Amino acid sequence: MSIVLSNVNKIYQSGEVNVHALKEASIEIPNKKIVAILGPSGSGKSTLLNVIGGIDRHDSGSVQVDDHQLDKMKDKDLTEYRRHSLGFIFQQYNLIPTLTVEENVEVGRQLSQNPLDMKEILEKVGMWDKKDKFPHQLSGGEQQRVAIARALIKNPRVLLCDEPTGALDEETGKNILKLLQFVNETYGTTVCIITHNNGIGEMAHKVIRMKSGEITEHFYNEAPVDPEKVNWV
Ligand SMILES: Nc1ncnc2c1ncn2[C@@H]1O[C@H](COP(=O)(O)OP(=O)(O)OP(=O)(O)O)[C@@H](O)[C@H]1O
Repeated sequence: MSIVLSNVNKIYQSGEVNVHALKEASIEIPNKKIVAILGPSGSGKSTLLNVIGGIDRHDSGSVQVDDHQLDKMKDKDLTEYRRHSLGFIFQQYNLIPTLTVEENVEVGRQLSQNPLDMKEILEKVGMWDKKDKFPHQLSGGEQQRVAIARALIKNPRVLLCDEPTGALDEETGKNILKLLQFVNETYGTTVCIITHNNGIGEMAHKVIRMKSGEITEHFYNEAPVDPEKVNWV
């Protein structure tokens, strides 16, 4: 699934002040690639992800997803798009504390018309042995693996990841990046990672840099490195 933004603007009204969170943003998220969106705090990364993810509506410009234009979609169609085409991963894993690993992933499975197999997914993320544990019995890295499994079991075309390693130490964070790379290679899922960590750009196929709501740079990486070799910052 390729996503193309053309001259996208998003303005938040915050009291008397208008915050221009996206300014004429034009960019392509290529199909089946890993894309890193980098930029300082407040540069508009989450806004970009929310617009792509159909969570927030932009004010002008167009967002084309394959043959569909998001700005022309009705709310119901946008919900379908979010539910069936996308998987979301956040810094805070957002697992349900009273459900086991398997039950948390089942929540994702229930949302999909075309889910993948529970055992296959839990094995792929290395959590099959812990399927009956509760979130509080797991490390941060393990909880993020469960969150990835929950997103992945829906068989999404795109994984949208907002600071997926933000709460993890370097070693655990790199293992999560490896898992995201494995998902991209195994399922052909487009993976979009937004992060403050510039090093993560080194493993991506494409890097997008943002500043003050603008896309200031974008380029393809000729030789993406193994996540283990990323310069962690
Ligand atoms: N719902 C909102 N209402 C008002 N202003 C908002 C809202 N969401 C974001 N903003 C503002 O829009 C700008 C871009 O925010 P955004 O969260 O997209 O940046 P970011 O690059 O993701 O930052 P961070 O890395 O800190 O998460 C900021 O100035 C922010 O304060």
